[in-house]
Amino acid sequence: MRSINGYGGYSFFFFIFDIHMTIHFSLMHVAIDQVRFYYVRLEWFLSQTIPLSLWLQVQTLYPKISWIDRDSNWHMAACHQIWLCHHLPTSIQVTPIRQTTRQTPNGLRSRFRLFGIASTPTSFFLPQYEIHHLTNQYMFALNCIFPTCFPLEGIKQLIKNMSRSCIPNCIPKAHAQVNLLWNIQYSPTLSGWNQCLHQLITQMHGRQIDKLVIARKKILHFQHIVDVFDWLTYKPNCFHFVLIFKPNLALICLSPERLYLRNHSMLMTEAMAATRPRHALQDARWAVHLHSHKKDMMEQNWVKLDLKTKLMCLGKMLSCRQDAIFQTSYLQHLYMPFQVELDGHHLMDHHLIHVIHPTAAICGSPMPQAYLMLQKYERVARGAYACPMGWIGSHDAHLCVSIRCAVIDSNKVMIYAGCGVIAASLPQSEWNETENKFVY
Ligand SMILES: C=C(O[C@@H]1C=C(C(=O)O)C=C[C@H]1O)C(=O)O
Repeated sequence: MRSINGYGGYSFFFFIFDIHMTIHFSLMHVAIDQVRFYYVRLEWFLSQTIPLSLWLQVQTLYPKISWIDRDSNWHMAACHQIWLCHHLPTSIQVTPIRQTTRQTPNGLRSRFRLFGIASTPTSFFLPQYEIHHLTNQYMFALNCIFPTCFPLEGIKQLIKNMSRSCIPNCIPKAHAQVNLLWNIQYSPTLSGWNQCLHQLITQMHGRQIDKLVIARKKILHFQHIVDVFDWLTYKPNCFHFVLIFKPNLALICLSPERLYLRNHSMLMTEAMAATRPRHALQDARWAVHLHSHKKDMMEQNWVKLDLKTKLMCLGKMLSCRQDAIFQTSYLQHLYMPFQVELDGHHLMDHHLIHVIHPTAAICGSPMPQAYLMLQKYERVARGAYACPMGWIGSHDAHLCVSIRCAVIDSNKVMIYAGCGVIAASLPQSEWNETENKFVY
């Protein structure tokens, strides 16, 4: 939770008119499936520190999005969509036409990226205004698209109008109001969960299925409308993804799990499973448990097996190391990274997502049976939980899996988490494990 009271917003106004700025310009031709357009991107580095969440908070154009990369901590906040796709694009081609040369300090690179979530419904969009932060660099970017030609006058006008359209009101709303938590509901309830898991575990002893990842939901009812920005916290070693669809409706996610990172034909992904808490004095002991307990190793083995089988069909496995321990600030898991060189005909992200997702880490094993069992045993509609989310470009993409997510809808917050169940599982321990995963 952060306090923004007393923050003056005028600095935002001035940074836009920074007279020392050099604007980097690129013009590209873009073809997404059958749709073609010209794409102009203007970028400039900012000479002062910009709190990105605060910038996002004061914007009035929707949707708003924020993404913090788990490994590099690159942070991008953006608002307003100028192009929207309700399916995963089957082809994205970007051809540069003209661009000014520039140095790119600290890897803040100019790229065409669609941000979004592959859920029901899928939505990937091109934002109009973006702010990027990496180490000590801040960059602002303006995206524009034109259907047929490149109107120079139109671009000039856009730059002129930018302060008005992008920074309409920079003073964040003060909200001193206390928001009382009225009620907490669980879906399913503890007794419903125990009953369901007992039945499932009995089936597992009959060897109908090896592992099933079951989710549950906690619903918090507040007295007043919940402010999304009060719920944004930073946790190391997590992907932070926020998608604000409209005022009072948002999806927030703090996920440790990468679906994949692709750069041309190089793909990196990972198997993650089994969970132990973090504890100042017992961290090492819990980590040893993860490596030595049969139940944990089995949970992770099903995930590795599923992933390896899928990856072998996509290309050549370059590396897969030993299981390591992956730690967030509150939990630790078994983790194994994989690197694959994709065959030339497997380079499209819609295809890769369909092959890799859902993994056994969020569904179960073997896959078709697990998928069917979920319909029978899972008592909660997953919605946007456990979906691929992140960004897709023309030759690169980075997607995480939206576990540990929450949907904020007016005065309700619905938090989702799941756990892998195998024949040796105990319903109460699985309940406790998911309780620890409700990180908000
Ligand atoms: C499904 C979730 O997490 C996954 C399941 C885990 C488990 O079964 O222990 C651990 C990490 C994730 O791969 C979740 O957090 O909702």
